[in-house]
Amino acid sequence: MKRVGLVGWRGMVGSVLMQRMREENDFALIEPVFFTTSNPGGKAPNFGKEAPALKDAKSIDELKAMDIVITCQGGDYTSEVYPKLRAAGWAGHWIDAASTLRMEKQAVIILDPVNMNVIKDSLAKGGRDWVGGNCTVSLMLMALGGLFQRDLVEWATSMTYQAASGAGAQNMRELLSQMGELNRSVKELLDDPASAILDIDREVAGTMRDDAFPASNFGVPLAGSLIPWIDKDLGNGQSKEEWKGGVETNKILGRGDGFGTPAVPIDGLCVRIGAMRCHSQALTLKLRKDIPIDEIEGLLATANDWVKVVPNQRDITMRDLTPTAVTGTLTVPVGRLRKLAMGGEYLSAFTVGDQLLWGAAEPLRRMLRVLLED
Ligand SMILES: NC(=O)C1=CN([C@@H]2O[C@H](COP(=O)(O)OP(=O)(O)OC[C@H]3O[C@@H](n4cnc5c(N)ncnc54)[C@H](OP(=O)(O)O)[C@@H]3O)[C@@H](O)[C@H]2O)C=CC1
Ligand SMILES: N[C@@H](CC(=O)OP(=O)(O)O)C(=O)O
Repeated sequence: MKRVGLVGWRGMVGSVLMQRMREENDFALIEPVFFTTSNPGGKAPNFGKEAPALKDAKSIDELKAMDIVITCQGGDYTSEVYPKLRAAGWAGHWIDAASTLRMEKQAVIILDPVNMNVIKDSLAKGGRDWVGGNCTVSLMLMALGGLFQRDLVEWATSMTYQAASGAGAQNMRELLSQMGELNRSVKELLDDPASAILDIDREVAGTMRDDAFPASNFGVPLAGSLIPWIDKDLGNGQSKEEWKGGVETNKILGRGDGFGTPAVPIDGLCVRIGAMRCHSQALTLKLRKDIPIDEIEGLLATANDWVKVVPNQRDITMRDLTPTAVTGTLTVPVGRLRKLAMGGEYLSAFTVGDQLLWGAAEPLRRMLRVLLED
């Protein structure tokens, strides 16, 4: 039985990973060893299987004893530990949620329902570094893989509506604090049916602009507002999140630099909105040919077991194509599919996905399964 080191298991992404591993009975197939950066020697969690006391996640000797390491600890941890572990001669498999290694030549961005061929190809060549993709990218490909995998997309833009969870657990809490604060500031006016809506609105705007409004994590209000910038400023007008959309999508698909197939241009704007843990995105796709819409729906619906095509009708769209409907599930709905006024090759699409499941944890546990079955 393979010894699997689990790092970052109590964080937000790690907790979702543990939950999914438990649901899928993954622990029955491995010998789990839990690591920590804060509590070495502490009692290990029990996810249906006994494990030894917590090991020091910075100990190269302890990590070296693992066949596989899965980490959701974060990019700083990866930057510090991964090079030392490899330098110490460790030849095990490293499965990582952080972005640090994604664009390294030897690393594969894992999303097996979309790129099992790329994964298997790398495995056959001795690949050992497996990195989960950016959440927005993975969710877009889970939804639209049916078109990308058949090379039917000439270019695409993605305009995103990203949830608070992508910024971290503290940000989710802050979003709710902001919502509560806004409600509190107008509670009396709201309770009075005779109050004027513009008085309520003025009060809310004043609360949001007040220095005392809780915004230390986001830096600005998100509740009642939005933030049209995610991640670093690359200095060329593009945010790092937007850059990832292009480079990571192509790497997952096995296109662009080093693959011998031209990259598909993908770009857009990434925006943070007040959803909890589902990222949504509106896409415009230029197809390589004018394909009938029912054919497109068929290609999308049959691409994997989790994508669900939502008919482009009002009631079902409002019910099924929202963060409320999707949160906590592995279903990735895609809808608003229609040909745009620009011509028969221009397709619109809207998709929603849970950024902690397919966007973070699920590709990691599925990669573990791929390795265990190899
Ligand atoms: N957040 C997201 O949406 C996504 C994140 N990722 C990547 O996953 C990595 C981890 O992200 P995330 O899960 O959000 O990080 P968290 O901050 O939730 O957890 C990271 C680590 O913080 C330590 N920690 C300290 N205090 C607490 C606490 N009160 N509760 C839980 N853990 C605590 C734990 O380490 P210890 O047990 O050693 O003390 C934990 O493993 C990042 O690299 C990120 O890029 C990837 C995709 C999406
Ligand atoms: N940047 C993403 C979350 C994330 O962690 O992305 P990455 O894994 O690429 O660092 C967001 O804010 O929604």
